[in-house]
Amino acid sequence: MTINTAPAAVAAQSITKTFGTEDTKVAALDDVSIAFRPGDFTAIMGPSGSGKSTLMHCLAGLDTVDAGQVAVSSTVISGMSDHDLTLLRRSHIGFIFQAFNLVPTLNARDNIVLPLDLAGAKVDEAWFDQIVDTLGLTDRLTHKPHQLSGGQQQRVAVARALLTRPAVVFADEPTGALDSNTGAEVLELLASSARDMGQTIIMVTHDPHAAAYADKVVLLKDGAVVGHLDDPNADSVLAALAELGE
Ligand SMILES: Nc1ncnc2c1ncn2[C@@H]1O[C@H](COP(=O)(O)OP(=O)(O)OP(=O)(O)O)[C@@H](O)[C@H]1O
Repeated sequence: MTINTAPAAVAAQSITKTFGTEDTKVAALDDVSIAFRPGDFTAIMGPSGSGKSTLMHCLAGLDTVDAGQVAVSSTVISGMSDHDLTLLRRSHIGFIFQAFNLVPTLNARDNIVLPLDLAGAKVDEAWFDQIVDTLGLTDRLTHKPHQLSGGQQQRVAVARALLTRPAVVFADEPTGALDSNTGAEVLELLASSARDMGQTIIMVTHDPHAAAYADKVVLLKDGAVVGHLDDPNADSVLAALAELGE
């Protein structure tokens, strides 16, 4: 089977993921089809256990699907070897996690360029300078993570995710460990990287205020896509979640 992913940065077709066996069986994803267009900033929301993390992991090739297909930049990743998946993730996908995931012994610059170093690729210094300047990190590049605030550490993680110009950035509760002002700054940066740099962003969040920064919200329940919101605001997101029984 092939899927037409031409306009999509990331697409899933009829993906299914089940955990457990027999009586402990849970359908974490139940026939999910979804496409994310280049430059869209999408928030994935839904009740606890609705499948948000599983969907993100399957879309990013961090977990395999039982059935269906996932494509990143028109490349079908379902069925790829671990080696090929690693290479594709390095070149096409950026990650931002709640816990920042910086290497403690490396300074900010070395953390930011790490994916390119691992890939043996050259740093585009002009792009590096632009990102670092936009993120306000220029005078922090020689600092190690423990010498940076939480917000600065997350900005380093955002810079690292953007530097490879990935087809898509996955953000998993990126503001979960930040105070609300710093969180708002990071969300504004994500929104502007979609708006001004055409970066595709897929963010999992529980926070309606965080989701309001996105262009759209995808609602999951019981492993299925049950709704969408365009131009969300915190009130419309809260109302939609309430309807899902959150
Ligand atoms: N490794 C696993 N083994 C067994 N069951 C799992 C595993 N990972 C997820 N599940 C189950 O799959 C379902 C979806 O889980 P998932 O973590 O994707 O939901 P979620 O929407 O991200 O939840 P939360 O908001 O609580 O983080 C849940 O019922 C969960 O218990």
